[in-house]
Amino acid sequence: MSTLGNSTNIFWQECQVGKIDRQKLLNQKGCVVWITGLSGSGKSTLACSLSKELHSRGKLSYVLDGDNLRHGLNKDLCFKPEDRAENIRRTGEVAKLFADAGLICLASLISPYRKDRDMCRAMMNDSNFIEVFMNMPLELCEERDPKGLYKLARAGKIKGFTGIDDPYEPPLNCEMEIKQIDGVCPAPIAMAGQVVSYLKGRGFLES
Ligand SMILES: Nc1ncnc2c1ncn2[C@@H]1O[C@H](COP(=O)(O)OS(=O)(=O)O)[C@@H](OP(=O)(O)O)[C@H]1O
Ligand SMILES: Nc1ncnc2c1ncn2[C@@H]1O[C@H](COP(=O)(O)OP(=O)(O)O)[C@@H](O)[C@H]1O
Repeated sequence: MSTLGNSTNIFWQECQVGKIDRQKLLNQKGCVVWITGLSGSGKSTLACSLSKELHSRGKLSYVLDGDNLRHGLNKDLCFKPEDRAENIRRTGEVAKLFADAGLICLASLISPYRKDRDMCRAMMNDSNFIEVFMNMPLELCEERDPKGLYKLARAGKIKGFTGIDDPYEPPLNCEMEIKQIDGVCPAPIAMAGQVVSYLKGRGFLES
């Protein structure tokens, strides 16, 4: 994919200190952990728990949460498909910068459309993009409904709500899937533990 946009006569500026140098400093490898799933599936819970686990191991991470980004960077966007696509594109670009800075970037967004997630993956080195699917049943998410949004969507007071009257397209080839075991959702610390083990196994927790 071309990285050229609408600007002309622009040149890439290299610096003497690069990603490898920053990674050495931090003793870790920059990457993006992209957490996708329905509203209420536990994306933010996993991101926060994972950030805490990494912090306790001396690893630098940063959470980009969909809800939070919509208070600033993405405050001009709503939930129509083209706005969701732009939301994911911008967040992907920011996540890519954080990974280039050497951080373990934890992006937690519904990111319901496969093509938008795949576009993010294509933006960066494929091996630095770890897609984690919160594979929780809609019934569980709806039962949790911490913000009361499913109730409003069922009552027709919110239109285009993911899982109700807007689609969620599950990943076909993600790196990790977090799901219930015997009908029980793993505790936040256990979910985070699964991702930490994965990152460790892939060598991201050393430079
Ligand atoms: N129509 C509709 N559909 C889905 N979600 C909605 C909608 N309207 C508001 N919300 C709230 O917005 C949060 C999702 O924002 P995201 O930026 O992650 O969404 S997306 O990736 O652009 O689809 C989402 O937060 P989470 O519950 O944390 O997922 C909701 O609280
Ligand atoms: N592993 C879990 N075990 C029990 N409750 C959870 C777990 N993960 C999330 N929850 C609860 O489910 C609700 C939705 O979680 P949240 O992280 O806000 O989801 P999302 O970010 O996907 O909308 C919250 O009330 C949270 O405390």
